[in-house]
Amino acid sequence: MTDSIQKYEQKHLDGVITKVQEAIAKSSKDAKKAETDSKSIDKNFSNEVRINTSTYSGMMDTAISVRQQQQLLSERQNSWQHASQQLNVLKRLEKRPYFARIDFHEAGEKSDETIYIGLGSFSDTPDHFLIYDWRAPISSVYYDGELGNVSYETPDGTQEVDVKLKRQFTIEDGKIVTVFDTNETIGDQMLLKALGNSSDTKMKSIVSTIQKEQNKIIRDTHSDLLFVQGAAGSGKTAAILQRVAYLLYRYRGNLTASQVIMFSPNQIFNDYVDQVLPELGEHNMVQMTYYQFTKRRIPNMEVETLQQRFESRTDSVSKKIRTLENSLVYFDAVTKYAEHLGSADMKFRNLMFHDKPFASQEKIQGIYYGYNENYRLGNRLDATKEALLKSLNSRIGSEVRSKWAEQAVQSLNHEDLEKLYGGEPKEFDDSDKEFKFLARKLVIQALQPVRNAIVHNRFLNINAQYVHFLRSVPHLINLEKAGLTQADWQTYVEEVVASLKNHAISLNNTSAYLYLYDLIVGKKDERDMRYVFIDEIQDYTAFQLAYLKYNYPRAKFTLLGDLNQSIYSNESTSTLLAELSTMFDKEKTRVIQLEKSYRSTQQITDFTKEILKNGEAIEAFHREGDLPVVSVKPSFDLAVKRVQAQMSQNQKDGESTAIIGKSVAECQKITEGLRNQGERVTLIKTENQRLAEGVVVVPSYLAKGLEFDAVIVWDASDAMYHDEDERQLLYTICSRAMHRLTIVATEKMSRLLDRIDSSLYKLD
Ligand SMILES: Nc1ncnc2c1ncn2[C@@H]1O[C@H](COP(=O)(O)OP(=O)(O)OP(=O)(O)O)[C@@H](O)[C@H]1O
Repeated sequence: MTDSIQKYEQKHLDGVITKVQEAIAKSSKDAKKAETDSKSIDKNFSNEVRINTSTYSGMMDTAISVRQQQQLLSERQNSWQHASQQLNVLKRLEKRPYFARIDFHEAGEKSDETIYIGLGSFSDTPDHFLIYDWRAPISSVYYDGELGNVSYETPDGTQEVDVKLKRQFTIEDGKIVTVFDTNETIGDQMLLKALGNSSDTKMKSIVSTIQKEQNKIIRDTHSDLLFVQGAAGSGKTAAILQRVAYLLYRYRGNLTASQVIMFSPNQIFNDYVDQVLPELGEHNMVQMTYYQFTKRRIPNMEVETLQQRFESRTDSVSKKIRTLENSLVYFDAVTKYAEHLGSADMKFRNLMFHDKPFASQEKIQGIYYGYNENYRLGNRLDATKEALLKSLNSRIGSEVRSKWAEQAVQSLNHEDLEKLYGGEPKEFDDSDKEFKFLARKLVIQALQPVRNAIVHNRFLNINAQYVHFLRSVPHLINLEKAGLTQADWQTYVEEVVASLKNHAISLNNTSAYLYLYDLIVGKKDERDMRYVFIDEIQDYTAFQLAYLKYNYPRAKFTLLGDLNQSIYSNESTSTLLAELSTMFDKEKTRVIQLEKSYRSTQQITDFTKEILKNGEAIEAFHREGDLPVVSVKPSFDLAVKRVQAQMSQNQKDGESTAIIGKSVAECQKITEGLRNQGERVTLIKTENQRLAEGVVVVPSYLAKGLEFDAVIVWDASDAMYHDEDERQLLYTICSRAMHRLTIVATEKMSRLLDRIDSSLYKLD
């Protein structure tokens, strides 16, 4: 780029920065003023507010005056919040106001227009924008097209412009470091630079280098289901985080971050991505794992953890049972079973009072089925509760006259009496009235647990109901079609019953259990949630997705995944896509395929995609690095030494290292081996840990979605990986590496690597 352009742009930049600084000065003043104002309102509160409670109109005056002060205070606080938010954006812009410029000509306009694009918009006068937000409609042109005619979407429809120039900047602390013009979508040069950076414990935003395909994902507003299938490292996660920021901008005022929820594979991942939105000036959305989503609703049960799910090796019958439970057929069976409960088979518990049934199961059943068949389950339950509460209220009178109440009143001591009177001395006409007052209070207290049990549905016997559902499955589903016999199923049901007794439940059963419960109580679903994002969709089952859809009926779904990265090899994902397509309206479904992989060097991507049998579609981004190294050592000790040598090499080269093992047990072995040699490493055993600086040892299922400068695959021996269905797991592990990949094995290399051409790696 010529010096004159650089000079010209630096001058322009200086001008913009001066204006931003002026705005900062003004905004700081505004923020200070709003802050002092609200403080002084607070201080003057007692002086200003006239407290007069002697007359009715005096009380009204006081209330109005308090209300006025409160209103003033909240207005000031709002303007203070607004001013300090504004200030934050401006401070960010001061360092790096923008990253791109486009010149274009809009049909019907006399002259060309030039705009600069940055993290937020900035104008010096109301209609004069010096910087456009990257999410503004026109900014799309920068990401979408080459030079020439390009169209872009606005809330009013499609517009077309003739793009004449696209210029990119790297700006650091107010100085232009590089500037170049490009006629490609986003020049490779800038992307190369971004991708060459080291990994971090926190993911970063990608707004200056969003790719065309990713831009489609980010700006989609039409689809009810947006399904993104993308290779490892193709930027699925990056794209959806920018998508959340985009949606919050596009629907500002109508959409808040609390109406957006993201389901992520594990807690470490949540932690990894939690800086992206704040970096973009937005609040984080709600983030949860599926485990957390279910676990919070059944705190008394041990729900199967990620580790248990990953490590459960199953025989062929259990595999078939899992496949069945994961399916939509099973989801429909729960729905059908619940419909049947409208006419029979609801299981209740006695509601007990003083060791006797206040309402027996039979009585409750009578009430429940006393309503006509048009009642839906939820309404039936509500009506039953109402009837039970009514009968509870009418019970108060008879209990007041009971022997136990009389005795209870007589044995009240002074302190108890004080409590019952609520601290205020009471005058009674006669002792009979006083007795009745006290007895009534005592009876209401004594009946409170029954009232709570009614209000909280404790008269439902949900465990027995669930087991009854399981026993009914052979009538609801053709087991033979699932390759199962009645006896297989019965044995399985007995296992579930035994584990429920121990308060333990598998993740599959948890979903069905909760869905059944929701259908029975007519759960008020979370209608407020507008966007649901699910990352690593291949690790979900069709049942879970259907259940999430049932929970968020008004939300639009964005699902991201890579069918090549299904790590739960005991579960089949092949049918997931087919089942998914039946859940959403085809007209409102959009599928986007991302084939280019940005995370890893060309050498690493070329190697890892060969692990898969159908990996041809994955395209490497041209970023050069070393060939992956495969190192097979004859013993554990020598293999540990090899890992050690690699760790110190990586450290010398400034590459942060993750050692990824298959399971926690493998990770423990290598950690111990290394510690015995005096190495310091952090072992990540559970998803509640945080990623630490330095070398980390991580089991495969917790490394999902993450990336590291250098990865050492621990023990890729044949003994460890030999089943065909473990290819995807090995692929997932290897594809975590950005710049360097070392595969260490003991005795014999895994046969899953046999098919890789020897020119794609180095043996040592
Ligand atoms: N347009 C882009 N500009 C700069 N960096 C990008 C871009 N797209 C992706 N990346 C980077 O590539 C890496 C991989 O992206 P990301 O983690 O989003 O991929 P993914 O598809 O979710 O991968 P996986 O399925 O393996 O978890 C990240 O470091 C991300 O910042």
